[in-house]
Amino acid sequence: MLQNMKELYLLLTSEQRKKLLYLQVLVIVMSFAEMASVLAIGPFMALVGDMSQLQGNGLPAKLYQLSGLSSPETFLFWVGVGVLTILLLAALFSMYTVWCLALYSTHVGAELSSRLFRHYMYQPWLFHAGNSSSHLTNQIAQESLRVTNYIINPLMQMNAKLVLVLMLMLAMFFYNPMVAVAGVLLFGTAYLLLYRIVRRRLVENGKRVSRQQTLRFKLMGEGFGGIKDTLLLGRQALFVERFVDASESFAQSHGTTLALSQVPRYAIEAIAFSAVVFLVLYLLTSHQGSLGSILPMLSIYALAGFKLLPAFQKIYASVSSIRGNMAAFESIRDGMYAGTQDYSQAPAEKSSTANLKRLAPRQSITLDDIVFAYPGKKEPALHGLNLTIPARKVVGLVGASGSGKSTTIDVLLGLVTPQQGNVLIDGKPLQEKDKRAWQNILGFVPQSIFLSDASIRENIAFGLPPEEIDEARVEQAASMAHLDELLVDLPDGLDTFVGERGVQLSGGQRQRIGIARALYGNAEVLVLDEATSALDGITEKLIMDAIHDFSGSKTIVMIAHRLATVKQCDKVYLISHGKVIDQGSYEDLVRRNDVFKRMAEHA
Ligand SMILES: Nc1ncnc2c1ncn2[C@@H]1O[C@H](COP(=O)(O)OP(=O)(O)OP(=O)(O)O)[C@@H](O)[C@H]1O
Repeated sequence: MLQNMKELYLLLTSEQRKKLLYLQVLVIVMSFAEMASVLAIGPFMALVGDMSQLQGNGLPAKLYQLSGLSSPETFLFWVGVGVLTILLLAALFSMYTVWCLALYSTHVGAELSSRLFRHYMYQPWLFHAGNSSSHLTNQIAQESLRVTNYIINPLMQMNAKLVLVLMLMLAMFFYNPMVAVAGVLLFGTAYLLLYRIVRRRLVENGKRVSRQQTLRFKLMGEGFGGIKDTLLLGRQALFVERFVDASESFAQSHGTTLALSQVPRYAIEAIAFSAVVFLVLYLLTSHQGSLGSILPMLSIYALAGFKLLPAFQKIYASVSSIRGNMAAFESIRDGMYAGTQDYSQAPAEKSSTANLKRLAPRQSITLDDIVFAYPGKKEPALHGLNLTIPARKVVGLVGASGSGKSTTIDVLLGLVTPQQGNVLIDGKPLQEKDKRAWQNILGFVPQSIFLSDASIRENIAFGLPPEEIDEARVEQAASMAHLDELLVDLPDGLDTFVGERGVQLSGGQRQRIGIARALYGNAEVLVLDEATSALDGITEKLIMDAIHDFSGSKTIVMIAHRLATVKQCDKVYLISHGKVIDQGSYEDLVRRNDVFKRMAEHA
């Protein structure tokens, strides 16, 4: 656990560490203040118990004379006011410190989850292809919240209480070593024993909570994500049943961890009461039964106990909570570490601004001897793929399902880095540092277009905050993607909301928004992956005509299953088993390539 604590500390930014130091000072001052409030009650009670101390040569008598007050009662009154002021100031200072501690931990928690989100957002495509979004969402939303609420926050509180306990015990030790040692032994051992008993259970619970939370998010993601299939297949009950089971198991583990950290308090309170009884008996015997002389001591012990017991309890509860939720920290630790590095590397540029660097091809884009295998797969998806896309021409990629067309496009888009071979822009290999500039000139229309639950306008200018959207460009892109007729029919036009994932639109409409999105960024290379598959014949022809209108001004690469789509292409590449097996115009290929001819016949 200590190792994990160290790692957590190392995750803090230097700013956060400085703040932690400041808080540490606050905590120490707060402990002094609380201790002063405990100790101040003693002399006051001693005076109340024995007013004769104000006569003679003792310190109280001297102070009384110095004060010049008329009667011992008035002096007692002002001593009382003084003690109350100390108590009040200590309370105010504690409030301020606790306030700062609470805010510190939530801010650190928020920053850690932002770091995690940033880290995931900057991961390459392959990372996302191998990690479900529900898992990542769970890590950011739930696991980092657990780290905040059940590790960082308890840690801060425990830290404060540890200092307080240490100070108070030290003060008690000077006051009466035997009582102090007996107190530490009694309560320290009781809590330590308790902790040893529940420790393993806490760890197991923590792991189970992580597992069940992941499962709950997965079920929600699948259930809502595939709601059409769920409804048609009547699988709601199965989803709900599994969700209920996971929730029950989660509740059981999480609840047990909470209970294990809180319940022992009552047992300890019983021990504390017995200890008080023994203490009174002990003090009475050692002071020959004189209540007056033990009253100040008893008040100090009572107030010290009043502060110490909850502090002990808080320390125990914090350790249990940290132990019980360490699994959450372990599951996001690596991402947060990596996120710290992304921090320094995160590009300052915002992709929304107009003056982005652009790397546009003047003559050609070439995929040169590309070899690429997906992680964990023996057989490469592309082996030795060569193709050249002349600038400002329309090029089609065709081939059987699984032949490697989408992978080729991913290499072209710079989403995956081939193990061998290069992407050449005008004959020059595309460097890692130029990737952003290259991607800035690309417009991509994927097979299934992701639409967010926002207006058509925001979906066309995807990811841009509303105030940065260029209206003229949206309208131009919408018009080029033949969205005009749809917009005319909608009372709210571009302001129409499309529903989550665009459920309120037809497949063809979604795809036209996808095309408009690709055109909004003033793409010079348009890449379309089966982009017209969901369009009716007439709309498809309109869009294909629009796309071919760009011929001569934009470079267009399109994947097509239906060969009709590539009829007008300047060049068609036939891909099979990760290689280009033939190339030429549509007519050339129909004439000389049997595979292509068969595909054309079945189109
Ligand atoms: N993320 C991935 N992880 C592992 N293997 C993958 C991944 N994506 C694709 N593949 C594999 O790579 C090979 C090529 O797939 P690719 O998607 O490029 O083919 P495609 O020609 O675009 O197929 P389709 O026309 O059906 O979309 C296939 O064998 C596929 O199983």
